[in-house]
Amino acid sequence: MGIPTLDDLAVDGTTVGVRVDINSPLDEDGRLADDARLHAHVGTLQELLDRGGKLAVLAHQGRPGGDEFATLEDHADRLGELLDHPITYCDATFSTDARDAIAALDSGEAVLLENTRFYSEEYMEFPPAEAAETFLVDRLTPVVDAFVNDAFAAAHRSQPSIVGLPMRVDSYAGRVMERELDVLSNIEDTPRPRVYALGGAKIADAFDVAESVLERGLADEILTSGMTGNAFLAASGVDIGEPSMDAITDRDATAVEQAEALLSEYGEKIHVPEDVAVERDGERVEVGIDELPVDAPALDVGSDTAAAYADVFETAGTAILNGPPGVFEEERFAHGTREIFGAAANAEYSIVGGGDTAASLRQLGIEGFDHVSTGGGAALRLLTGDELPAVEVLRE
Ligand SMILES: Nc1ncnc2c1ncn2[C@@H]1O[C@H](COP(=O)(O)OP(=O)(O)O)[C@@H](O)[C@H]1O
Ligand SMILES: O=C(OP(=O)(O)O)[C@H](O)COP(=O)(O)O
Repeated sequence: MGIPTLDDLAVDGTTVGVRVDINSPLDEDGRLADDARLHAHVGTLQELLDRGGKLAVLAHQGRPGGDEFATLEDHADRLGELLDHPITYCDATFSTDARDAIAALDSGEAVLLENTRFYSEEYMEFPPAEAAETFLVDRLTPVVDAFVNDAFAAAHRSQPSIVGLPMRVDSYAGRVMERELDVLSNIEDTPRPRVYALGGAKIADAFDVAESVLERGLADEILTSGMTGNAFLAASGVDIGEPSMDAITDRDATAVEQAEALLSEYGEKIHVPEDVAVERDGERVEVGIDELPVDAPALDVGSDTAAAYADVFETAGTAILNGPPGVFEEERFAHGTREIFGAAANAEYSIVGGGDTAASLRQLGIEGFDHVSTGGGAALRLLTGDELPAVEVLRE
């Protein structure tokens, strides 16, 4: 992989700064609504504790001004439960209190420091050399012996705790980071035919992935669904109706032109829905493309499309999923997601990227994937062949 990992770190008795990504959905009371990202880091933290580390754990939650911008007190309790080992919470990140809490650690103990984004520096993006000169990095550098970055889901952010600390402290990839990079950077080694299911609502991101993997010859088939599929349907010359078109152009004014360009260059590899599902009088109603346009937005693929896509996965070597095929949050529109993702789980090898995509699997109880990424934006960056700032710095 070319970057140092925990195998290269002599942990015992040293103080290790560990950046994790436990940024999670919160419920209306501001409590953790999903602890999947906390679960993901248990292996790295447990290993470092077992090997005698004193851990200063850094993380963010939400964005300043956003609904999910919150303290990490609840996260510390939950992490302690998951690890079966108490984690102290400190309501500071790099002040004297924080540094005292770090200095007081014994081997095999951990403190979770406060949300890094309580400090404005941490919500800005800097080149690594500038990130290395921020207050957070300046104040924490003297109190840690090594730095472990396990925050794959934030690896696309060029922020102080991601790219600044590793400029000043010996740094290593944690186990989550190591596994994510191993899987997502080596797609070309996975079995063929390689089938990408691109759905969801981030149409521009789906186009980026489609273009990149088709150009690089990585994709054998692309199954389009969700709002992305609606855009391809429109690009193939079908009048999908104003509500679906408005939803697309609200997100990306040039979506249909971009889909047309992809279809004209790679049409034989791109599958477009053959039916959709809309809501009528509160019910799911399926509509074939010859019955379009309709005066309601298409919120799922229809049963024929779901069955045809499931068939493609029957013989797939690798399934790569990004973006749910329908509005799975509503049971009426979860059919496509259940059928298509359910079939994808049976492919010889299967990879899932995207926060909502992973959430749809948990919600619908679909299991059996080889790799479910903890990252959304970070996974996309790797799927499109880009380098991640966090990883570049670890390489140096
Ligand atoms: N046909 C559709 N119309 C509108 N929204 C859709 C449609 N299909 C899927 N979605 C929505 O897409 C969202 C997830 O898309 P996206 O953010 O691209 O996924 P991810 O977070 O996995 O990258 C879900 O909330 C789902 O309800
Ligand atoms: O949730 C995250 O990314 P994701 O929404 O791409 O999965 C990461 O914690 C990064 O958070 P950010 O997108 O607020 O920088």
